Amino acid sequence: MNTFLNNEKLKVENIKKNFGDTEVLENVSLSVKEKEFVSILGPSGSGKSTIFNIVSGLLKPDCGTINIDGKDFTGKTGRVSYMYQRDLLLPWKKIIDNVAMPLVLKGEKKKKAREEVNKYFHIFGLEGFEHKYPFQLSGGMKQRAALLRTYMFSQDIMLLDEPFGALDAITRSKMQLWLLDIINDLNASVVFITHDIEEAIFLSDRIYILSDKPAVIKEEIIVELPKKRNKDIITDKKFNELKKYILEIL
Ligand SMILES: Nc1ncnc2c1ncn2[C@@H]1O[C@H](COP(=O)(O)OP(=O)(O)OP(=O)(O)O)[C@@H](O)[C@H]1O
Repeated sequence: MNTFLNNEKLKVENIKKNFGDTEVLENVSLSVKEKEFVSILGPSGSGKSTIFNIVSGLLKPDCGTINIDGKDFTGKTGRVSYMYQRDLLLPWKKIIDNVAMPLVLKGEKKKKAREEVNKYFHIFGLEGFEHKYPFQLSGGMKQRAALLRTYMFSQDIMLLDEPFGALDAITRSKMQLWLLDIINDLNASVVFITHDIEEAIFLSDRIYILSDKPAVIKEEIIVELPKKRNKDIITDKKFNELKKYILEIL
C-alpha cells in the first residue's frame, strides 16, 4: 500500500547525540529512497558530520535508530560508503590502487580488485590516469578519484560530506554538472552535506534543513524541478523562489 516504504533505503529515526554537556543532535529523523539524491543543509557546527558519523556506524547515537533496507544498523560500520570533506588519496599509491583499496581491504586480491575498478575509470572521467599518482591529477580529478573509491566501498548508499567544498568555483560548478550527469548510471542513493544553497537545489531531489545545534530538522523541501538539469536552471524562476525561501528559513 505504501510505495514510499517499499523503496526506502535508509531511515534515520529520532537520533539524539550529546558530547559531554554539549547537546549536538536534539532529535533528527530523515529517510532516503532508492536512487534518491538528498541534501542536508545547515549552519556550520550544527551537527551535519555527526549525523554522518552516526549513519555510518562510527558513532553510536544516545538514542534513536538507523535502518537500512529495513534492517537495524545502529552503531554498525561497513554498510554505507562515506566520503569526508577532505578525503585524501594516498600519495604513494597509483590512482588505480587508491581506488581499489576498499576491495583489497575487504579481502580481494590486488589484480582482481584492479580489474573490478578499471571498468569505472571511463564513467568517472579518469580514463588514462589509472597509473598516475595523485599529485599528477587536477583538483577535480582527485575528487572524482576519491568519489570512485567511495563508490567502490559501497555502491547503493553514499554519504558525501561537502565533497566539492575545497574546489575553486569553476571546478566546483563543473563537478556538480558531472555528478548530476553520472548519478543516474550509478544507481546509488546519495546523502550530500553542503553549506551551499544553490548546490543543494541544483543536485537534490529533496533537501533537509537543519537548525543550529542542538539540531532538529527544521524543514523538508521537495525540489520540484525537472530531474534533468543544466546550469540554465539557476536563472529559473522556481529555482530562485526556492533559494529565497531557504535563505529565509536558515
Ligand atoms: N567527537 C566529538 N567530541 C566533542 N564534540 C564534538 C565531537 N564531534 C563533534 N563535536 C561538536 O559537535 C558540534 C557539531 O559538529 P559537526 O562536525 O557535526 O558539525 P557540522 O555541521 O558538520 O559542522 P561544519 O559544517 O562546520 O563541518 C560541534 O560543536 C563540534 O565541536
